[in-house]
Amino acid sequence: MNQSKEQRILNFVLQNAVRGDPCSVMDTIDKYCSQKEWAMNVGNEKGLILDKTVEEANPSVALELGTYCGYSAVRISRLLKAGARLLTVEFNPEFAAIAKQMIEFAGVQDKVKLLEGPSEEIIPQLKKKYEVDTLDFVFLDHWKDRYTPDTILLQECNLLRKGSILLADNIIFPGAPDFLNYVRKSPHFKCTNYPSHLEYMQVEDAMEKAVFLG
Ligand SMILES: O=C(NCCCCCn1ccc2cnccc21)c1cc(-c2ccc(F)cc2)cc(O)c1O
Ligand SMILES: [Mg+2]
Repeated sequence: MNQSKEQRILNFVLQNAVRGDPCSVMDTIDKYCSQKEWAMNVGNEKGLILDKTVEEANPSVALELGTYCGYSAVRISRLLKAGARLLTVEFNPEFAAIAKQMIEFAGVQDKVKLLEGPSEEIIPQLKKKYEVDTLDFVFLDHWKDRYTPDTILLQECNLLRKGSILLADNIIFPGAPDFLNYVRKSPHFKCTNYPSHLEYMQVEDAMEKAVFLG
């Protein structure tokens, strides 16, 4: 059975990155995906916007929707303070298995909990099953047509508090037009746009930050 691209990315990391060094894992993934095979990791350019937003939020509890190979889970969790945690949701079991190994190799497994399943099932379980009170930071990087319904679901489940920071990837490419409309029109969010480029490409993309106002 020939390997998947995601397995090739993981193998390249296992053979070339430094175990226990998150930056080395991120750099190695970026190297592979810019030189050998494109993949939908947030990448280093948008990754710097992600870093700044995580540092601004300084979250005790963070949620990521769309784990993929674990690149942004490693990126986010390396910045978390002692005792803080990242819950990351992945729908695809193959991707989840890759991400689990990536997260462990990077040495951030104690800060990260990988949840397998669709966001619309997992979000309503966060309070009771995963002992979440409210979320300080949410990174949206899953199905682009789920950004809006899941933002609404987070509010309905009382998972946001005044100052919770949402950051959404791919606002331009592949695009999340209904999400942009929703948060920019809503009186409950203060939005900021961060122009950037699609990972590993010279194609325009952007991230949108939406701070919940309560
Ligand atoms: O589609 C993207 N990501 C989502 C992947 C699927 C998520 C599935 N999933 C995961 C958790 C989860 C929970 N609940 C429900 C579903 C869930 C994506 C695509 C591109 C892209 C693709 C082609 C191209 F030509 C240019 C750009 C670039 C990106 O940065 C992306 O993020
Ligand atoms: Mg993305």
